Amino acid sequence: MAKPKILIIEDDPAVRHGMTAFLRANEMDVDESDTCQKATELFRGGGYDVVVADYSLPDGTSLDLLPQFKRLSEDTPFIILTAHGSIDLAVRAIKEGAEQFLTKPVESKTLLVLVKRLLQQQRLRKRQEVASREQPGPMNPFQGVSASIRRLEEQARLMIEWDSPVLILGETGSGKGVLARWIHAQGPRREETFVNLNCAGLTRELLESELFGHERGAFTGAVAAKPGLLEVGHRGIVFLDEIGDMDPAIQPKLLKALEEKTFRRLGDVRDRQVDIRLIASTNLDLEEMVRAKKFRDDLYYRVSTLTLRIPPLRERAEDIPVLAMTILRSVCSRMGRPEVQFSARALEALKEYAWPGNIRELANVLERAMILQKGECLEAADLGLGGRRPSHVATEAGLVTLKEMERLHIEKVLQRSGGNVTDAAQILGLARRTLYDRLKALGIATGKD
Ligand SMILES: Nc1ncnc2c1ncn2[C@@H]1O[C@H](COP(=O)(O)OP(=O)(O)OP(=O)(O)O)[C@@H](O)[C@H]1O
Repeated sequence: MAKPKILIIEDDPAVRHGMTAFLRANEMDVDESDTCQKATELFRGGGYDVVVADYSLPDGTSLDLLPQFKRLSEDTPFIILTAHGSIDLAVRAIKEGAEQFLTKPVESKTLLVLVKRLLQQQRLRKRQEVASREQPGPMNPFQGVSASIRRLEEQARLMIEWDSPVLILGETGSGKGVLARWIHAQGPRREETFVNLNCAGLTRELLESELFGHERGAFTGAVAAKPGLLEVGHRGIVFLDEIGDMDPAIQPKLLKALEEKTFRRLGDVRDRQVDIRLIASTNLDLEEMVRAKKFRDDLYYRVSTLTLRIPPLRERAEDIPVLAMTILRSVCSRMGRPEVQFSARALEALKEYAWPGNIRELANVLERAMILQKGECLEAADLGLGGRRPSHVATEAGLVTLKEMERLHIEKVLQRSGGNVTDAAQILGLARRTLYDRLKALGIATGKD
Protein backbone atom coordinates (compact mmCIF):
# COMPACT_ATOMS: atom_id res chain seq x y z
CA MET A 1 0.00 0.00 0.00
CA ALA A 2 1.30 3.49 -0.85
CA LYS A 3 2.50 5.59 2.07
CA PRO A 4 0.47 8.69 2.97
CA LYS A 5 1.82 11.73 1.11
CA ILE A 6 2.41 14.89 3.13
CA LEU A 7 3.36 18.37 1.91
CA ILE A 8 5.31 20.51 4.39
CA ILE A 9 5.53 24.24 3.67
CA GLU A 10 7.94 25.97 6.05
CA ASP A 11 10.73 28.48 5.34
CA ASP A 12 12.78 27.78 8.46
CA PRO A 13 15.10 24.97 7.28
CA ALA A 14 15.73 23.53 10.75
CA VAL A 15 12.00 23.27 11.60
CA ARG A 16 11.20 21.92 8.13
CA HIS A 17 13.91 19.26 8.19
CA GLY A 18 12.90 18.24 11.72
CA MET A 19 9.26 17.65 10.77
CA THR A 20 10.17 15.96 7.49
CA ALA A 21 12.63 13.55 9.10
CA PHE A 22 10.17 12.63 11.85
CA LEU A 23 7.25 11.99 9.50
CA ARG A 24 9.48 10.01 7.11
CA ALA A 25 10.71 7.89 10.01
CA ASN A 26 7.01 7.16 10.64
CA GLU A 27 6.27 5.69 7.23
CA MET A 28 5.15 8.85 5.46
CA ASP A 29 6.15 10.17 2.10
CA VAL A 30 7.07 13.87 2.54
CA ASP A 31 7.64 16.68 0.04
CA GLU A 32 8.99 20.04 1.20
CA SER A 33 8.60 23.61 0.13
CA ASP A 34 9.89 26.90 1.54
CA THR A 35 7.65 29.24 -0.48
CA CYS A 36 4.02 29.60 -1.51
CA GLN A 37 4.96 29.45 -5.17
CA LYS A 38 6.82 26.16 -4.99
CA ALA A 39 4.11 24.69 -2.74
CA THR A 40 1.43 25.60 -5.30
CA GLU A 41 3.40 23.90 -8.09
CA LEU A 42 3.86 20.78 -6.00
CA PHE A 43 0.23 20.70 -4.87
CA ARG A 44 -1.02 21.03 -8.46
CA GLY A 45 0.82 17.76 -9.16
CA GLY A 46 -1.80 16.19 -6.87
CA GLY A 47 -1.88 13.19 -4.60
CA TYR A 48 -1.31 14.87 -1.20
CA ASP A 49 -3.15 13.44 1.77
CA VAL A 50 -2.29 16.21 4.27
CA VAL A 51 -0.74 19.70 4.00
CA VAL A 52 1.22 21.22 6.91
CA ALA A 53 1.93 24.91 6.29
CA ASP A 54 3.63 27.62 8.30
CA TYR A 55 1.49 30.78 8.46
CA SER A 56 4.13 33.25 7.46
CA LEU A 57 6.12 32.51 4.30
CA PRO A 58 8.55 34.67 2.29
CA ASP A 59 6.08 35.27 -0.58
CA GLY A 60 2.75 35.29 1.27
CA THR A 61 0.86 33.45 4.01
CA SER A 62 -0.68 30.01 4.20
CA LEU A 63 -4.08 31.72 4.31
CA ASP A 64 -3.37 32.77 0.69
CA LEU A 65 -2.73 29.14 -0.20
CA LEU A 66 -5.64 27.63 1.69
CA PRO A 67 -8.56 28.66 -0.61
CA GLN A 68 -6.60 27.69 -3.73
CA PHE A 69 -5.73 24.31 -2.29
CA LYS A 70 -9.30 23.69 -1.16
CA ARG A 71 -10.53 24.53 -4.66
CA LEU A 72 -8.10 21.97 -6.09
CA SER A 73 -8.79 19.28 -3.52
CA GLU A 74 -11.46 19.99 -0.97
CA ASP A 75 -10.81 16.81 0.99
CA THR A 76 -7.09 17.32 1.67
CA PRO A 77 -6.72 18.40 5.31
CA PHE A 78 -4.71 21.59 5.89
CA ILE A 79 -2.82 22.24 9.13
CA ILE A 80 -1.57 25.77 9.79
CA LEU A 81 1.43 26.45 12.06
CA THR A 82 2.14 29.81 13.56
CA ALA A 83 4.59 31.32 15.98
CA HIS A 84 1.95 33.70 17.35
CA GLY A 85 -1.01 31.87 18.76
CA SER A 86 -3.63 34.42 17.83
CA ILE A 87 -7.28 33.58 18.31
CA ASP A 88 -8.17 35.85 15.40
CA LEU A 89 -5.89 34.03 13.05
CA ALA A 90 -7.11 30.65 14.22
CA VAL A 91 -10.75 31.67 13.66
CA ARG A 92 -9.94 32.94 10.16
CA ALA A 93 -8.01 29.77 9.33
CA ILE A 94 -10.84 27.50 10.44
CA LYS A 95 -13.40 29.65 8.60
CA GLU A 96 -11.37 29.32 5.41
CA GLY A 97 -11.48 25.56 5.78
CA ALA A 98 -8.27 24.67 7.64
CA GLU A 99 -8.71 21.50 9.65
CA GLN A 100 -6.25 22.39 12.41
CA PHE A 101 -4.20 25.23 13.82
CA LEU A 102 -1.03 24.56 15.83
CA THR A 103 1.16 27.01 17.73
CA LYS A 104 4.93 26.75 17.28
CA PRO A 105 7.16 25.27 18.51
CA VAL A 106 5.27 22.15 17.48
CA GLU A 107 6.29 18.90 19.06
CA SER A 108 6.93 16.30 16.36
CA LYS A 109 4.90 13.69 18.21
CA THR A 110 1.87 16.00 18.46
CA LEU A 111 2.10 16.69 14.75
CA LEU A 112 2.31 12.98 13.99
CA VAL A 113 -0.75 12.17 16.12
CA LEU A 114 -2.69 14.94 14.41
CA VAL A 115 -1.66 13.88 10.90
CA LYS A 116 -2.59 10.28 11.64
CA ARG A 117 -5.96 11.31 13.03
CA LEU A 118 -6.72 13.42 9.95
CA LEU A 119 -5.68 10.53 7.69
CA GLN A 120 -7.98 8.20 9.57
CA GLN A 121 -10.91 10.62 9.37
CA GLN A 122 -10.27 10.98 5.66
CA ARG A 123 -10.27 7.19 5.21
CA LEU A 124 -13.51 6.87 7.17
CA ARG A 125 -15.18 9.60 5.16
CA LYS A 126 -14.19 7.90 1.93
CA ARG A 127 -15.45 4.55 3.14
CA GLN A 128 -18.78 6.10 4.13
CA GLU A 129 -19.05 7.80 0.75
CA VAL A 130 -18.37 4.55 -1.06
CA ALA A 131 -20.88 2.74 1.10
CA SER A 132 -23.56 5.36 0.56
CA ARG A 133 -22.92 5.33 -3.19
CA GLU A 134 -23.02 1.56 -3.38
CA GLN A 135 -26.11 1.26 -1.28
CA PRO A 136 -28.52 4.09 -1.93
CA GLY A 137 -30.85 2.57 0.66
CA PRO A 138 -31.25 -0.65 2.53
CA MET A 139 -31.71 -3.68 0.26
CA ASN A 140 -35.19 -5.00 -0.26
CA PRO A 141 -35.29 -8.30 1.65
CA PHE A 142 -38.54 -9.40 0.02
CA GLN A 143 -37.58 -9.70 -3.61
CA GLY A 144 -39.49 -12.41 -5.35
CA VAL A 145 -42.95 -13.67 -6.06
CA SER A 146 -43.25 -16.72 -3.80
CA ALA A 147 -46.04 -16.99 -1.23
CA SER A 148 -43.46 -17.50 1.52
CA ILE A 149 -41.62 -14.25 0.82
CA ARG A 150 -44.92 -12.31 0.62
CA ARG A 151 -45.91 -13.78 3.98
CA LEU A 152 -42.57 -12.79 5.46
CA GLU A 153 -43.06 -9.23 4.26
CA GLU A 154 -46.55 -9.04 5.76
CA GLN A 155 -45.29 -10.30 9.12
CA ALA A 156 -42.24 -8.01 9.12
CA ARG A 157 -44.36 -4.94 8.36
CA LEU A 158 -46.47 -5.67 11.44
CA MET A 159 -43.34 -5.66 13.62
CA ILE A 160 -41.78 -2.38 12.48
CA GLU A 161 -43.37 0.03 14.96
CA TRP A 162 -42.75 -1.75 18.24
CA ASP A 163 -39.86 -1.92 20.69
CA SER A 164 -40.13 -5.66 21.37
CA PRO A 165 -37.15 -7.77 20.36
CA VAL A 166 -37.24 -9.56 17.02
CA LEU A 167 -35.63 -12.92 16.37
CA ILE A 168 -34.72 -13.64 12.75
CA LEU A 169 -34.21 -17.28 11.89
CA GLY A 170 -32.70 -18.53 8.68
CA GLU A 171 -29.91 -20.52 7.17
CA THR A 172 -26.51 -19.01 6.57
CA GLY A 173 -26.52 -16.30 3.90
CA SER A 174 -30.31 -16.13 3.66
CA GLY A 175 -30.41 -12.38 4.32
CA LYS A 176 -30.96 -12.08 8.08
CA GLY A 177 -28.68 -9.04 8.27
CA VAL A 178 -30.43 -7.44 5.30
CA LEU A 179 -33.81 -7.92 6.97
CA ALA A 180 -32.54 -6.47 10.27
CA ARG A 181 -31.33 -3.35 8.45
CA TRP A 182 -34.64 -3.03 6.65
CA ILE A 183 -36.52 -3.12 9.98
CA HIS A 184 -34.25 -0.37 11.25
CA ALA A 185 -34.69 1.76 8.13
CA GLN A 186 -38.50 1.46 8.19
CA GLY A 187 -39.11 1.91 11.89
CA PRO A 188 -39.32 4.83 14.32
CA ARG A 189 -35.67 4.42 15.27
CA ARG A 190 -34.46 4.99 11.70
CA GLU A 191 -32.65 8.24 12.56
CA GLU A 192 -30.75 6.53 15.38
CA THR A 193 -27.81 4.16 15.14
CA PHE A 194 -27.87 0.58 13.95
CA VAL A 195 -25.03 -1.37 15.53
CA ASN A 196 -24.32 -4.99 14.87
CA LEU A 197 -22.18 -7.58 16.50
CA ASN A 198 -21.50 -11.15 15.47
CA CYS A 199 -21.47 -13.26 18.64
CA ALA A 200 -19.72 -16.19 16.95
CA GLY A 201 -16.02 -16.70 17.35
CA LEU A 202 -15.57 -14.07 20.10
CA THR A 203 -14.16 -15.11 23.43
CA ARG A 204 -16.43 -14.53 26.41
CA GLU A 205 -14.29 -11.61 27.62
CA LEU A 206 -14.21 -9.91 24.24
CA LEU A 207 -17.93 -10.34 23.59
CA GLU A 208 -18.73 -9.02 27.06
CA SER A 209 -16.57 -5.97 26.68
CA GLU A 210 -17.85 -5.32 23.13
CA LEU A 211 -21.44 -5.46 24.35
CA PHE A 212 -21.27 -3.75 27.71
CA GLY A 213 -18.05 -1.73 27.44
CA HIS A 214 -15.47 -1.46 30.19
CA GLU A 215 -13.90 0.96 32.61
CA ARG A 216 -10.21 1.75 32.59
CA GLY A 217 -8.27 -1.04 34.31
CA ALA A 218 -11.21 -3.50 34.22
CA PHE A 219 -8.84 -6.13 32.87
CA THR A 220 -5.26 -6.36 31.63
CA GLY A 221 -5.02 -4.25 28.53
CA ALA A 222 -8.01 -2.02 29.36
CA VAL A 223 -5.89 1.13 29.21
CA ALA A 224 -8.85 3.41 28.61
CA ALA A 225 -12.57 3.26 29.30
CA LYS A 226 -14.64 2.20 26.30
CA PRO A 227 -18.39 2.28 25.77
CA GLY A 228 -20.00 -0.96 24.62
CA LEU A 229 -22.38 -1.45 21.74
CA LEU A 230 -25.41 -1.17 23.99
CA GLU A 231 -24.35 2.37 24.80
CA VAL A 232 -23.45 3.19 21.22
CA GLY A 233 -26.81 1.81 20.10
CA HIS A 234 -28.77 3.74 22.77
CA ARG A 235 -32.14 4.79 21.26
CA GLY A 236 -31.30 2.77 18.17
CA ILE A 237 -31.15 -0.86 17.16
CA VAL A 238 -28.64 -3.44 18.32
CA PHE A 239 -28.40 -6.40 15.95
CA LEU A 240 -26.82 -9.49 17.47
CA ASP A 241 -25.92 -11.91 14.73
CA GLU A 242 -25.56 -15.59 15.65
CA ILE A 243 -26.96 -15.11 19.15
CA GLY A 244 -26.98 -18.91 19.58
CA ASP A 245 -23.20 -18.67 20.01
CA MET A 246 -23.44 -16.29 22.95
CA ASP A 247 -21.58 -17.58 26.00
CA PRO A 248 -24.08 -18.68 28.71
CA ALA A 249 -22.36 -16.45 31.28
CA ILE A 250 -23.27 -13.34 29.26
CA GLN A 251 -26.88 -14.30 28.62
CA PRO A 252 -28.33 -13.13 32.00
CA LYS A 253 -26.65 -9.75 31.59
CA LEU A 254 -28.26 -9.29 28.21
CA LEU A 255 -31.61 -10.33 29.65
CA LYS A 256 -31.24 -7.71 32.39
CA ALA A 257 -30.46 -5.05 29.79
CA LEU A 258 -33.63 -6.01 27.90
CA GLU A 259 -35.95 -6.34 30.86
CA GLU A 260 -34.73 -3.64 33.22
CA LYS A 261 -33.15 -1.42 30.57
CA THR A 262 -29.97 -1.17 32.61
CA PHE A 263 -26.51 -2.64 32.32
CA ARG A 264 -23.10 -2.18 33.82
CA ARG A 265 -19.77 -1.68 32.07
CA LEU A 266 -17.09 -4.20 33.06
CA GLY A 267 -15.28 -2.86 36.12
CA ASP A 268 -17.98 -0.27 36.82
CA VAL A 269 -20.00 -0.04 40.02
CA ARG A 270 -23.02 1.79 38.71
CA ASP A 271 -25.83 0.79 36.41
CA ARG A 272 -26.45 2.73 33.25
CA GLN A 273 -29.80 3.24 31.57
CA VAL A 274 -30.20 2.07 28.03
CA ASP A 275 -33.02 2.06 25.53
CA ILE A 276 -32.45 -0.26 22.59
CA ARG A 277 -34.48 -2.42 20.30
CA LEU A 278 -32.81 -5.79 19.98
CA ILE A 279 -32.84 -7.77 16.79
CA ALA A 280 -31.14 -11.14 17.12
CA SER A 281 -30.51 -13.74 14.47
CA THR A 282 -29.32 -17.29 14.30
CA ASN A 283 -29.05 -20.21 11.95
CA LEU A 284 -29.11 -22.64 14.88
CA ASP A 285 -32.16 -24.34 16.34
CA LEU A 286 -32.52 -22.19 19.47
CA GLU A 287 -35.49 -24.17 20.79
CA GLU A 288 -33.43 -27.32 20.65
CA MET A 289 -30.56 -25.50 22.36
CA VAL A 290 -32.94 -24.46 25.14
CA ARG A 291 -34.03 -28.08 25.56
CA ALA A 292 -30.37 -29.14 25.66
CA LYS A 293 -29.73 -26.37 28.26
CA LYS A 294 -27.22 -24.68 25.96
CA PHE A 295 -29.26 -21.50 25.78
CA ARG A 296 -31.16 -19.91 28.66
CA ASP A 297 -34.90 -20.35 28.37
CA ASP A 298 -35.72 -16.95 29.93
CA LEU A 299 -33.53 -15.16 27.39
CA TYR A 300 -34.97 -17.25 24.56
CA TYR A 301 -38.55 -16.32 25.52
CA ARG A 302 -37.53 -12.65 25.67
CA VAL A 303 -35.68 -12.46 22.36
CA SER A 304 -38.22 -14.57 20.48
CA THR A 305 -41.20 -12.35 21.33
CA LEU A 306 -41.52 -11.66 17.61
CA THR A 307 -39.99 -14.21 15.29
CA LEU A 308 -39.38 -14.06 11.56
CA ARG A 309 -38.21 -17.07 9.59
CA ILE A 310 -36.51 -16.48 6.25
CA PRO A 311 -37.09 -19.44 3.94
CA PRO A 312 -34.00 -20.91 2.30
CA LEU A 313 -33.57 -20.17 -1.40
CA ARG A 314 -34.13 -23.77 -2.45
CA GLU A 315 -37.65 -23.59 -0.99
CA ARG A 316 -38.50 -20.59 -3.13
CA ALA A 317 -36.84 -21.30 -6.45
CA GLU A 318 -39.38 -19.08 -8.20
CA ASP A 319 -37.74 -16.05 -6.50
CA ILE A 320 -34.28 -16.84 -7.85
CA PRO A 321 -34.60 -15.11 -11.27
CA VAL A 322 -35.69 -11.77 -9.73
CA LEU A 323 -33.02 -11.95 -7.05
CA ALA A 324 -30.32 -12.98 -9.51
CA MET A 325 -31.19 -10.15 -11.87
CA THR A 326 -31.14 -7.55 -9.08
CA ILE A 327 -27.81 -8.78 -7.79
CA LEU A 328 -26.34 -8.97 -11.31
CA ARG A 329 -27.41 -5.39 -11.99
CA SER A 330 -25.66 -4.19 -8.86
CA VAL A 331 -22.50 -6.20 -9.66
CA CYS A 332 -22.44 -4.63 -13.15
CA SER A 333 -22.83 -1.14 -11.75
CA ARG A 334 -20.10 -1.75 -9.17
CA MET A 335 -17.78 -2.95 -11.91
CA GLY A 336 -18.76 -0.06 -14.20
CA ARG A 337 -19.96 -2.51 -16.87
CA PRO A 338 -23.04 -2.28 -19.06
CA GLU A 339 -25.94 -4.48 -18.00
CA VAL A 340 -25.61 -8.20 -18.68
CA GLN A 341 -28.49 -10.64 -19.21
CA PHE A 342 -28.95 -14.34 -18.37
CA SER A 343 -29.64 -16.89 -21.06
CA ALA A 344 -32.80 -18.96 -20.51
CA ARG A 345 -30.62 -21.98 -19.75
CA ALA A 346 -28.59 -20.03 -17.20
CA LEU A 347 -31.78 -19.04 -15.35
CA GLU A 348 -32.86 -22.68 -15.32
CA ALA A 349 -29.47 -23.72 -13.90
CA LEU A 350 -29.80 -21.09 -11.16
CA LYS A 351 -33.26 -22.39 -10.25
CA GLU A 352 -32.15 -26.02 -10.21
CA TYR A 353 -29.20 -25.54 -7.91
CA ALA A 354 -29.68 -26.09 -4.11
CA TRP A 355 -27.91 -22.92 -2.85
CA PRO A 356 -26.80 -24.19 0.57
CA GLY A 357 -25.16 -20.78 1.08
CA ASN A 358 -28.38 -19.04 -0.02
CA ILE A 359 -28.28 -15.45 -1.29
CA ARG A 360 -24.65 -14.96 -0.25
CA GLU A 361 -23.64 -17.90 -2.41
CA LEU A 362 -25.79 -16.62 -5.28
CA ALA A 363 -24.11 -13.21 -5.06
CA ASN A 364 -20.65 -14.80 -5.00
CA VAL A 365 -21.40 -17.03 -7.98
CA LEU A 366 -22.61 -14.04 -9.99
CA GLU A 367 -19.65 -11.89 -9.01
CA ARG A 368 -17.22 -14.62 -10.03
CA ALA A 369 -19.04 -15.16 -13.33
CA MET A 370 -18.82 -11.45 -14.08
CA ILE A 371 -15.10 -11.34 -13.33
CA LEU A 372 -14.40 -14.30 -15.57
CA GLN A 373 -16.65 -13.53 -18.50
CA LYS A 374 -16.76 -10.43 -20.62
CA GLY A 375 -19.78 -10.95 -22.91
CA GLU A 376 -23.26 -9.42 -22.72
CA CYS A 377 -25.05 -12.62 -21.83
CA LEU A 378 -24.29 -15.08 -19.02
CA GLU A 379 -24.62 -18.69 -20.17
CA ALA A 380 -25.20 -21.65 -17.84
CA ALA A 381 -21.56 -22.72 -18.24
CA ASP A 382 -20.36 -19.26 -17.08
CA LEU A 383 -21.97 -19.82 -13.67
CA GLY A 384 -19.58 -22.62 -12.78
CA LEU A 385 -22.35 -24.59 -11.06
CA GLY A 386 -21.34 -27.82 -12.80
CA GLY A 387 -19.27 -29.14 -9.91
CA ARG A 388 -21.85 -28.06 -7.33
CA ARG A 389 -24.75 -30.11 -6.15
CA PRO A 390 -28.18 -29.49 -7.71
CA SER A 391 -31.17 -29.09 -5.44
CA HIS A 392 -32.69 -32.52 -6.01
CA VAL A 393 -29.49 -34.11 -4.65
CA ALA A 394 -29.54 -32.04 -1.48
CA THR A 395 -32.10 -34.28 0.08
CA GLU A 396 -32.19 -32.75 3.52
CA ALA A 397 -32.18 -29.06 4.32
CA GLY A 398 -28.70 -27.76 4.92
CA LEU A 399 -26.94 -31.10 4.30
CA VAL A 400 -24.01 -30.54 1.99
CA THR A 401 -20.74 -32.24 1.21
CA LEU A 402 -17.64 -31.36 3.19
CA LYS A 403 -16.15 -29.72 0.11
CA GLU A 404 -19.23 -27.54 -0.36
CA MET A 405 -19.09 -26.64 3.31
CA GLU A 406 -15.47 -25.62 2.90
CA ARG A 407 -16.32 -23.50 -0.11
CA LEU A 408 -19.21 -21.84 1.71
CA HIS A 409 -17.17 -21.16 4.79
CA ILE A 410 -14.30 -19.66 2.81
CA GLU A 411 -16.74 -17.53 0.80
CA LYS A 412 -18.35 -16.32 4.01
CA VAL A 413 -15.03 -15.38 5.60
CA LEU A 414 -13.93 -13.63 2.40
CA GLN A 415 -17.18 -11.70 2.43
CA ARG A 416 -16.57 -10.63 6.04
CA SER A 417 -13.01 -9.53 5.24
CA GLY A 418 -14.27 -7.45 2.31
CA GLY A 419 -12.52 -9.77 -0.17
CA ASN A 420 -9.11 -9.29 1.44
CA VAL A 421 -7.26 -12.61 1.16
CA THR A 422 -4.62 -11.73 3.75
CA ASP A 423 -7.26 -10.96 6.39
CA ALA A 424 -9.33 -14.00 5.41
CA ALA A 425 -6.26 -16.27 5.71
CA GLN A 426 -5.63 -14.91 9.19
CA ILE A 427 -9.22 -15.58 10.29
CA LEU A 428 -9.08 -19.09 8.84
CA GLY A 429 -5.72 -19.80 10.46
CA LEU A 430 -4.12 -20.55 7.10
CA ALA A 431 -1.00 -19.28 5.39
CA ARG A 432 -1.91 -16.84 2.60
CA ARG A 433 -0.36 -19.16 0.02
CA THR A 434 -2.43 -22.10 1.30
CA LEU A 435 -5.62 -20.08 1.07
CA TYR A 436 -4.78 -19.11 -2.52
CA ASP A 437 -4.32 -22.80 -3.34
CA ARG A 438 -7.72 -23.62 -1.80
CA LEU A 439 -9.38 -20.74 -3.67
CA LYS A 440 -7.95 -22.06 -6.92
CA ALA A 441 -8.96 -25.64 -6.20
CA LEU A 442 -12.51 -24.62 -5.25
CA GLY A 443 -12.86 -22.16 -8.13
CA ILE A 444 -13.48 -19.16 -5.87
CA ALA A 445 -12.59 -15.81 -7.42
CA THR A 446 -11.82 -12.91 -5.11
CA GLY A 447 -11.61 -9.89 -7.40
CA LYS A 448 -9.20 -8.15 -5.03
CA ASP A 449 -6.69 -8.71 -2.28
N1 LIG B 1 -32.67 -9.48 -0.69
C1 LIG B 1 -31.39 -9.41 -1.04
N2 LIG B 1 -31.04 -8.79 -2.19
C2 LIG B 1 -29.74 -8.74 -2.56
N3 LIG B 1 -28.72 -9.26 -1.85
C3 LIG B 1 -29.03 -9.85 -0.70
C4 LIG B 1 -30.38 -9.98 -0.24
N4 LIG B 1 -30.35 -10.65 0.93
C5 LIG B 1 -29.07 -10.95 1.18
N5 LIG B 1 -28.27 -10.47 0.21
C6 LIG B 1 -26.81 -10.59 0.15
O1 LIG B 1 -26.46 -11.87 0.63
C7 LIG B 1 -25.35 -11.79 1.52
C8 LIG B 1 -25.75 -12.40 2.86
O2 LIG B 1 -26.72 -11.59 3.49
P1 LIG B 1 -26.80 -11.47 5.07
O3 LIG B 1 -25.44 -11.18 5.64
O4 LIG B 1 -27.91 -10.54 5.39
O5 LIG B 1 -27.19 -12.97 5.42
P2 LIG B 1 -27.24 -13.66 6.85
O6 LIG B 1 -28.37 -14.60 6.82
O7 LIG B 1 -27.25 -12.60 7.91
O8 LIG B 1 -25.86 -14.43 6.84
P3 LIG B 1 -25.12 -15.14 8.12
O9 LIG B 1 -25.95 -16.33 8.49
O10 LIG B 1 -23.81 -15.56 7.56
O11 LIG B 1 -25.01 -14.13 9.21
C9 LIG B 1 -24.95 -10.34 1.61
O12 LIG B 1 -23.88 -10.12 0.72
C10 LIG B 1 -26.18 -9.61 1.12
O13 LIG B 1 -25.79 -8.43 0.49
